[in-house]
Amino acid sequence: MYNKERVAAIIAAAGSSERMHGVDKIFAHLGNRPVLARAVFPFECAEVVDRIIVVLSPDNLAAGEALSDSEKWGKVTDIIPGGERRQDSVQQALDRLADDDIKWVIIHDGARPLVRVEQIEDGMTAVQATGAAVCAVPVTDTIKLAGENSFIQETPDRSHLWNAQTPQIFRYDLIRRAYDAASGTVTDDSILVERLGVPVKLYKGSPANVKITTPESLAAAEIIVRRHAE
Ligand SMILES: Nc1ccn([C@@H]2O[C@H](COP(=O)(O)OP(=O)(O)OP(=O)(O)O)[C@@H](O)[C@H]2O)c(=O)n1
Ligand SMILES: C[C@](O)(CO)[C@H](O)COP(=O)(O)O
Repeated sequence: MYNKERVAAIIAAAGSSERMHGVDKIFAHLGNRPVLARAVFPFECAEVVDRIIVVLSPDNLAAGEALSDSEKWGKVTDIIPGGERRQDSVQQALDRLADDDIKWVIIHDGARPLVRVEQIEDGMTAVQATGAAVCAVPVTDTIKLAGENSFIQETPDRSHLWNAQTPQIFRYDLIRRAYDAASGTVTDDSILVERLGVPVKLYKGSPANVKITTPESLAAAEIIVRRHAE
C-alpha cells in the first residue's frame, strides 16, 4: 500500500512587529481578515499539507486559539509560543514535530498573507531534487554592495540576484541537521542549509507575496487584495 509522505507547515508568527510602530501586524486586518488568517488559509487548502503548527508570541496565544475557532482551522494541530528570534520560533516548531513521521517541512512567515496554494505546490515539486527549495523573485532594482561610509564597493550582476521569500521547504531530517548546527543569528532558514553545503533550489514566487514589515507594506498589500477582489 502507498503511504503518502507526511508534510507539515510551520507558520512563524511570533515576531514583535517593531517596524509597524505599535500595530501588531499578525492580527492587523487586511481586506477585513486578519493577516494570520490569510497566511494560514492557503496551507489549509493545499492538499499536500497534512499538519500545521502556528507559532505566536506568548501574549497572542489566546487570540490565536480564538482565530483557530472562528476560521475553523482543521489542520492546525498546535499553536505554540515562539522564541526571541525568528529562528528560535522555528526551532520550537521543529522540536514539536520530532515524534511525528514528517518527511517535508514548509516554513512560512505569518507576515506573508498573500501566499498562494500554487506557490506551496510549486515548492513541493522543486524540493524533490535536493531536499531544499526557496520561493523567491528575481530582483528588479540594481543592488549596490556598500563599503565603508556607504560608498559603493560593488554592483553585483543583477541577473544572479533574487529576493528570498517564504515558503521555504526542506526535508525534515535536513532542516533538523541544519538547525542543530546553527550558530549566530540568521535571517532565513535556507542559510542554515546552505552552510551544510547542500544545494538549495530557488523557485519563482510572486512579487505579490509581500512580507508585511512596515505600515507602507500593509498599505501595498491592501491594494493587492482590493485588486484581486475586483
Ligand atoms: N521571534 C520571532 C521573530 C519573527 N517571527 C516571525 O517571522 C516572520 C518574519 O519576521 P519579521 O517580519 O521580521 O517580523 P517581526 O520580528 O515581527 O518584525 P520586526 O523586526 O519589525 O519586529 C514574521 O511572520 C514574524 O512573526 C517569529 O516567528 N518569531
Ligand atoms: C524569511 C524572510 O521572510 C525571507 O525574506 C526574511 O528574511 C525575514 O526577515 P525579517 O528580518 O525577519 O523580516
